[in-house]
Amino acid sequence: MRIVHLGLGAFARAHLLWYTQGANEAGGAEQWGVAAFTGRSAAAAEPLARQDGRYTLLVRSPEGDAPTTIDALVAVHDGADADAWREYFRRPEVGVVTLTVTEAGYRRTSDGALDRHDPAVALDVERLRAGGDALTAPGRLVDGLRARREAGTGPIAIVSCDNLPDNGRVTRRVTLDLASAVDESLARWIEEDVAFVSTMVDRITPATTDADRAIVRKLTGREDRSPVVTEPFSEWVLDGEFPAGRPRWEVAGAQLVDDLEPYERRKLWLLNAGHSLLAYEGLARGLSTVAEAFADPDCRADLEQLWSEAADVLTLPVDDATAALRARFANARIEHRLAQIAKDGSVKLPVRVMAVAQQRATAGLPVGRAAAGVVAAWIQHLESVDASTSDPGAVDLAERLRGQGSSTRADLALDLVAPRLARKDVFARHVAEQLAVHRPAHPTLAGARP
Ligand SMILES: NC(=O)c1ccc[n+]([C@@H]2O[C@H](COP(=O)([O-])OP(=O)(O)OC[C@H]3O[C@@H](n4cnc5c(N)ncnc54)[C@H](O)[C@@H]3O)[C@@H](O)[C@H]2O)c1
Ligand SMILES: O=P(O)(O)OC[C@@H](O)[C@@H](O)[C@H](O)[C@H](O)CO
Repeated sequence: MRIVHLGLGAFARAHLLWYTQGANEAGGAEQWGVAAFTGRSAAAAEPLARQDGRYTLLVRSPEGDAPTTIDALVAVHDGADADAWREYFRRPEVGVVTLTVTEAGYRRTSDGALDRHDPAVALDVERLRAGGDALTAPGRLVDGLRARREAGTGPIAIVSCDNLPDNGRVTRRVTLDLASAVDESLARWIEEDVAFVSTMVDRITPATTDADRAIVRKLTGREDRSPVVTEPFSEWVLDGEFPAGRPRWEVAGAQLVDDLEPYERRKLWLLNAGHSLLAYEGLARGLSTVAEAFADPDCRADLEQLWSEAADVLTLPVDDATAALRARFANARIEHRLAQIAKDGSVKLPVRVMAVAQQRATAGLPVGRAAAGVVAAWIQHLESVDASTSDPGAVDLAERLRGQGSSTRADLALDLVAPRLARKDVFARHVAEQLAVHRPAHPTLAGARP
């Protein structure tokens, strides 16, 4: 066991574990096992632990399903098991810590610092100062790294696999901010001895359904309570140092690069921005999945326009990527729920959509109308759901939107997702125009304002 993972969701099992298994299969004596901890609840750990971590990965193409057994997951823990967490960090053979804790899991403010006003963060500072257990992902990293430093077992690499630009730098910043609040000397050790690796991750992996479990039973003849369904496409691009070694993920197709930014921009600005557009515009039309929204002519036209706005400011070629995305989004056998993608828009839109608008403004291009359409659709979505569960970062915004007209709603929303956007006034006008024009067709949005 040489990798510790935090956030045992579907994606880590379709991506990190799949690449690690591929490296192990080609690696001879060099084997890397993963010990994974759930992010928030024990629920995901229990069924997997009962299967000794072994599960079926079902690769779903338009033509059919191909099952593979993944056995690189060698230990599964409830995330609350802080003793086990610290114990792994103390081991010299553990060289890599990976994370999939969602964008919101990094607990940062819009300028990238750790959000010290977040009650869970404040509690972590108190608990860690008193030697207690941490609640948040940054808190757990600080706790684990403190155990490693005290054990004297040397440098280690932290690898974020969440959809955030320069996610290694993001992870480093929140970890150091929290460590400094707990113990300055620990923060200095982290600065010196801990490597933070940035990665671009890509593989569309929806939440597993009961129907998927039944298909796995039929295909394999085995009862698997934790299978994962994913698409055939997969990409992983990494940039950073691994002072205590790493699996040879490149033999399974990963790329090690010196400049990650062009890759992550292309992926976030085409795929993830496209997903967010389809989620908000598709849900407003009463649609449920990415494939359904992609088949809707209006959503499709807006998506193509969004891609064209992004392409103007991307440096890598986009034609192959958009061609692949058209096929990936059209794969109706992958039932990727729009409601899942729509969550936490306040944290996702800045990096997926607003970053493109900013880049266009910087390049002297008109800020995007399709991007403004996504923001308008997000505002209307927020007005139709319970923000406390679907987008905790936007609860305050959702309250302030009530009773306001289009221009004020546009301004309020942009204050949250793009406070420093160049030519924000022009963008806000586009958002307000679309809020005024588009009335959501779906009945659950009947209460939304014109
Ligand atoms: N599913 C995909 O297609 C996909 C593709 C690329 C990247 N990702 C990245 O992986 C993340 C997880 O996706 P998933 O499909 O595994 O989702 P999931 O719902 O299956 O799992 C989410 C995981 O994150 C943990 N988590 C959630 N909120 C947290 C928080 N505030 N603090 C700590 N842990 C938290 C959960 O406990 C769980 O382990 C995404 O948010 C994204 O950043 C997902
Ligand atoms: O997983 P999230 O919540 O960050 O975003 C939802 C999707 O856009 C995302 O999961 C994509 O499917 C994924 O990034 C594809 O690689």
